[in-house]
Amino acid sequence: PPLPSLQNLSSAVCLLPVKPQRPSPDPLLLSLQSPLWPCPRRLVPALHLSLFDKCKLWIMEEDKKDNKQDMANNGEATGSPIKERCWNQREALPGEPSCVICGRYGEYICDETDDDICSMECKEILLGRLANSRRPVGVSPSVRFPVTDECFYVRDGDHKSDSESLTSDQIEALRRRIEIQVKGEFVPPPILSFSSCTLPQKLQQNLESAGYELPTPVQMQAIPAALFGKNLLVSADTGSGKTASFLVPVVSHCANYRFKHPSDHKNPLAMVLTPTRELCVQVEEQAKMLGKGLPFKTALVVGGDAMAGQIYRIQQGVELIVGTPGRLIDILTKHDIELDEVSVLVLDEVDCMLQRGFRDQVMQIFRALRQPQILMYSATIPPEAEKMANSMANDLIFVSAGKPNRPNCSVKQVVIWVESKQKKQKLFEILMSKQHFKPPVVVFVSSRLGADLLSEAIIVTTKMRALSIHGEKPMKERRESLRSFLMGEVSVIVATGVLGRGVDLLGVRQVIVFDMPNSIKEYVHQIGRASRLGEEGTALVFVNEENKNLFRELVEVLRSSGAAVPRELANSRYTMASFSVGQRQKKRKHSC
Ligand SMILES: Nc1ncnc2c1ncn2[C@@H]1O[C@H](COP(=O)(O)OP(=O)(O)OP(=O)(O)O)[C@@H](O)[C@H]1O
Repeated sequence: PPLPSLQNLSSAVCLLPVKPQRPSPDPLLLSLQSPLWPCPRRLVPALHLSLFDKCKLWIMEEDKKDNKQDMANNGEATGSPIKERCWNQREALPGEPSCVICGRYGEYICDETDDDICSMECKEILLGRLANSRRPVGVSPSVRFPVTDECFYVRDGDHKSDSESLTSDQIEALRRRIEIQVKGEFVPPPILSFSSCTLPQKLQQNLESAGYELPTPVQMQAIPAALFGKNLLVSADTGSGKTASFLVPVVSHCANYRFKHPSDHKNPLAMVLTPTRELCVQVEEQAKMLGKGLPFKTALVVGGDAMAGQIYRIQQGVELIVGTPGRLIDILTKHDIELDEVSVLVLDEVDCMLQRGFRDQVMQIFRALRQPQILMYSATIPPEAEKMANSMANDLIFVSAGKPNRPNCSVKQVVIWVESKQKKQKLFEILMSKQHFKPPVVVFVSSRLGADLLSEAIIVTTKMRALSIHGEKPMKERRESLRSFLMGEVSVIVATGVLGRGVDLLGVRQVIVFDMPNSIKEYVHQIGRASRLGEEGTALVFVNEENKNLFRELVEVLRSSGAAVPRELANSRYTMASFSVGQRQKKRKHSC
């Protein structure tokens, strides 16, 4: 692109369409692991690194310092210490030597190669490359900058939305780049930084302390839309940051409301409903973390914990209630809880919440509220859920990040054809294999009894510590099991669907689907536990003819993810039959 403004850039982050092909010795690249968004923002002064060639989107931060002042500060004074880090070096002025690695001012000469170099950091990179013979020394790596409309500038301290100045074509281009699709009217543009949406200062600081330096794609679009007061239906990959994309607007709304209406009587202002206790616990924890230091208190309302304590907490005054529908209805029917001020309702895992089983309870709660803003989220949103969601909210905006209803592409799916009788043996082989076992591991089964029996069998056979977790266990035990699993005291946890959805099992990179769940939707959620924020994970999936109902969809999902389809599955008459029916239907459609 025309480069004048590059002179003023102190940093850049890039969204890569793919992971770098090889592990990079360059620490700057280590943060760019995710295929969709960068991990915490890193200063990337080395704009010339050829590995960035494949960048899809660049977000660049304007240098806060004035260049001239920068020069003066750095001083050309002899005897000043050698610059350790590349970003401490200034830009090269016309005619000055430039660093062969990053293009900044080549203040030093590398004693081993005679090349101009800006800092110790670039020297190490240069020598590393030399050692690996990856690149001929002394030749500047090729530079391919993205075209102008792929660069977006983020100005710190500028509280106007960073994308406010973009034309509608640029907004569309930005959405395409971050793989966001929107449906609906008056959708605000995506944000490029949290600082651009005028959040309470404390919330901004809490995000920073949590390491949330840049919004993920779903957050880029959902946060401004929710702050704008829109009703939303959001679909985005498992592990893509959906929780914060509803909690940030919720915390911001509650805190702003309390700042404007300080009163002694603190009725709840927002509600988050989720299908499981584990997920409620996690959402409440994250809400507390984001609302720290703000007028923002939460109440956790789930079965298994004493109801009296939960009611007391609400009566003391809270801004947010996080709960499962069953317990919440229990409380609302037995006690007088003022809900008139609840103006935001979040349905997390909305497809599950609007399914039979939860739907009536959710609707009962919804009807008890006064037309709240409604925010609905899931990694899987089938058409029925979309239809219901539409009927619940006016002017609904649909936001979809990535490919809807598909497994997270960071999870490698390995489907193994195993007859039911051999499944246990196969599992033990995996758990005892140094090559294949990557603890901590979640093993998903379909029944509570199955979970207990299998965890005992694992202990006996492998001598490993294993636990089971399911809906029949007391809440205290479920909490304790999850804690010891997440703390690494136990390497295997055998779970039913209670851990299948939403739960952020940080550190888990391997999931074993021992019993296929009864829908591909649940499968997408279960294997999603193996990857958070684009980290790579593996799902080992046991399949046999008992799962024939899912063959067609499973094969579709595997093919679209580029995963291998076992011969037995590909050749099964259930797969073949369903595909040929599908094809016949298509043909008929065409001939009409
Ligand atoms: N902007 C961000 N920067 C860094 N980390 C983030 C950011 N947003 C979320 N995270 C972290 O990413 C992880 C996954 O987020 P989250 O649990 O919200 O995913 P999700 O989309 O709700 O997944 P699922 O569909 O499985 O529920 C969490 O550990 C969360 O703390």
